[in-house]
Amino acid sequence: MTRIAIPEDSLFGLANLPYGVFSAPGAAVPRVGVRVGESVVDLTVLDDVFAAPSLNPFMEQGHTRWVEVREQVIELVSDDVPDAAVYSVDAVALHMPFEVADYVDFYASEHHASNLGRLFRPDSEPLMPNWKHLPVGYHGRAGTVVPSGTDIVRPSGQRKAPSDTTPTFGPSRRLDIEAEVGFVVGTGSSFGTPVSADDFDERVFGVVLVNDWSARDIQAWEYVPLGPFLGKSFATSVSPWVVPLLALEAARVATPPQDPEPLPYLLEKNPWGLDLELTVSWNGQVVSRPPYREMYWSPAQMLAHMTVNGATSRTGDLFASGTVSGPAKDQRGAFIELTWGGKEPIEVNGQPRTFLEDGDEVVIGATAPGPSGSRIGFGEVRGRVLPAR
Ligand SMILES: O=C(O)/C=C/C(=O)CC(=O)CC(=O)O
Ligand SMILES: [Ca+2]
Ligand SMILES: [Mg+2]
Repeated sequence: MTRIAIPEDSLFGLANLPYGVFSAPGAAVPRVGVRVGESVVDLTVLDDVFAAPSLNPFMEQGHTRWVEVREQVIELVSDDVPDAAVYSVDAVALHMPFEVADYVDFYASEHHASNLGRLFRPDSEPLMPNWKHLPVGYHGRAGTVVPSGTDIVRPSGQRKAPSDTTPTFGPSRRLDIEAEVGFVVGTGSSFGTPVSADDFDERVFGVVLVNDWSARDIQAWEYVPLGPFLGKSFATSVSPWVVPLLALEAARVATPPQDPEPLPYLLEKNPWGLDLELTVSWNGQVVSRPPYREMYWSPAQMLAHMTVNGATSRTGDLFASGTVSGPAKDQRGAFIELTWGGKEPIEVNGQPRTFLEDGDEVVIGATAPGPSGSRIGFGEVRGRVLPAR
């Protein structure tokens, strides 16, 4: 038996307990585990539902079961655990933690939306007239959501700069990141039935970090009038640990005031956002610290909006917040904003940089307040750019 040592200042203490899918050295079949300190505990010792390469079967069991299992996990890891169920986090491989059903990406940061409006549509108002009335979003590509650590091959496509007379085909020259927060639907809703904003806690299992890789040149040419397509669908990376919503009680904060007041289906009894502090590292240097608490549209408003027309939500649906950008320059969650369309390079390890070069690595991390002054870690979402094929 093993007693798991949890360092006092651990971001993965008993208040966190994020779930992931791992495989042990030599083991062929991935399964669900929980992270505690620097260890991963194999949860098949609790329930066979964890003998699966995804969290979906467990998430399907519903909110009451999530609460029960969280209590059982706390008991399990506070006592001696069978040796065979404990691994060092450095010794296991981490996989995609859930099977993505549908993937939706919102645009919930007023700072980001205003900056991108100025950059993409310099002759119009920065915010479109709909922006403060509904959480703008688009359907992404579930099949190309990949786990942290997956290499990102530079996409090729049609590019046309405003100065070009015709488009050309080739590798993106303006490859970018978007630092986002993703919400994982645990229990779905039936066809035709909207989910109320107040039912968020019942439905949403947990939170991951997202990097919505974006080829700005492909995007700028293709997106009118139907929105992002190939400029974003080549890859979206997510962090390996799903932090349960149940661990984020102390991280809840009021959302920024909304004016005009949104329509009734977007109102919550107790509106809440999350006080996550993100960090964006570019080749090992922190270049930005986006604050999630600044986001205009709340997680519950996004869920209510994406189902208000009766569209089904399903176990494993991932909806991302959109780029998290704060008001300050060093709080911007995309390089197109940080470098103002590539016109104001920033210094990374002594070099002036704008968009991503082959070999670059980006790591997005986050922490949030936990109970009694502790902090909750989200781990990280990491990706390296490989040359175009
Ligand atoms: O304003 C636009 O045309 C485009 C915006 C984006 O690329 C942002 C997007 O994917 C949503 C987000 O991450 O906020
Ligand atoms: Ca995005
Ligand atoms: Mg993407």
